[in-house]
Amino acid sequence: MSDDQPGPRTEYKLETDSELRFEMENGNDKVTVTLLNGHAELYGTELVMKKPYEFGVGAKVAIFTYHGCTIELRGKPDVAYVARETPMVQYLNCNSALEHLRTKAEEDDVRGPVAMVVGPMDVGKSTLCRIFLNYAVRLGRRPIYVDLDVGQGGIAIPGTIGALLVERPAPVAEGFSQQAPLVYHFGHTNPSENDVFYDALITKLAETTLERLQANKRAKHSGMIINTCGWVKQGGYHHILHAAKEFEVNAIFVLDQERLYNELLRDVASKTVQVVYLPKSGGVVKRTRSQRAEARDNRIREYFYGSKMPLYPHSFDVKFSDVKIFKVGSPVLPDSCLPLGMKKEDNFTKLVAVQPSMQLLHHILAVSFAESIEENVIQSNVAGFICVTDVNMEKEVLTILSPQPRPLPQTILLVSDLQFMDSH
Ligand SMILES: Nc1ncnc2c1ncn2[C@@H]1O[C@H](COP(=O)(O)OP(=O)(O)OP(=O)(O)O)[C@@H](O)[C@H]1O
Repeated sequence: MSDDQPGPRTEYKLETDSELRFEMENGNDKVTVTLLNGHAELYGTELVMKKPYEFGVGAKVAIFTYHGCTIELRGKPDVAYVARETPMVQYLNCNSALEHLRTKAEEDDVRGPVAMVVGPMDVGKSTLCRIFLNYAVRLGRRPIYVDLDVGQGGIAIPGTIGALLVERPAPVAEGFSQQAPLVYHFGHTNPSENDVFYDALITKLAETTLERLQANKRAKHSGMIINTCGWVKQGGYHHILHAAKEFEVNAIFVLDQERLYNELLRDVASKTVQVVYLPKSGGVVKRTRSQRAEARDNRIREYFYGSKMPLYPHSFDVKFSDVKIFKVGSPVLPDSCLPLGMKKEDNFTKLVAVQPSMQLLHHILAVSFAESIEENVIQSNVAGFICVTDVNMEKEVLTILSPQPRPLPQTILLVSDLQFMDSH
């Protein structure tokens, strides 16, 4: 029990199909939650009876129960209340439909459902993906999670897209285990910064993950859950259509926007693609621009320093001459200035050499798996990320922060727009 935990203690008795929501906005406060009786889950992960779970600043949490429970909350969250209106039963029904398709896929030994979650910003897309994935693994499935949201970078860091085989439910206070994810560098937090490159990465990620599904029987029958960006108009809508086509999706769950739902019914729905409208949960909280920026920063800090389990990154020098630094995309030239045979779009996916300079300071660099520039560097996945913490132009060395000790595993580095101030 949590008697040794500081802070006021409140007990909540939850009825069938209700949830306890709380938010932690300020300071270094911590809240501890303990399930005292009944059954409860956090975004699809079951809580263990009598085990205290700790949540820190920034947490926005909903503990849901299908059959009723008692929860003890220790500490002072900014808000805490019980909500009886939640869309969880609808989400559960959608999961049952996916499970039905998985069983059918297993019987026929074909690919299981590829489901995509779409909707505007702050409607709970990532949370719904997490719920679907947790329910799937609790039923013994091994789905692939694909995250196309470059704004948050749920699988690696912001500015990337990636995929991950999910083998166990996400721990209550963290995301899914990050072992060997497949990650591609985009370098911006908004697809509109380079639509052509973003589409090219979606195509590549779809090709690779669909291949991987075929290689692993359990994953093949389990299918995929795809999270998307909150940009759903104009170019954003085009990217949704592109992803639906490339990943050969069978189901699209549209959260909270009838307009988007109707557009997808018109443009994508068919015998093989179901489009389903779902309401958002009243608990999903809108984030301000600065909260989003802070969340991004935290995500990068976590990459280098860990969250629950502290990580100890390394700092070392790299000679300018030992690495080749590039960015993707060059300024667009008018048609008349393009070399013969080159299309305007090619500029967006062109590899442009970057000379080391002070401008690299604090930037994140992706370490590409490509061994030479003869390879398709822009569509190669990445081994990891480093951050430039110092540039010495005289000695011609970069000081970098790296999750691994020297030497760097590869020498081709791709510059990201993202910056990180290492204040440790
Ligand atoms: N039922 C709920 N009660 C309380 N908080 C919730 C609930 N569902 C989700 N949240 C919280 O709301 C926040 C936003 O949810 P989420 O990240 O899933 O939205 P999103 O649509 O994926 O956002 P984005 O626009 O960044 O893609 C998260 O911090 C999440 O923990």
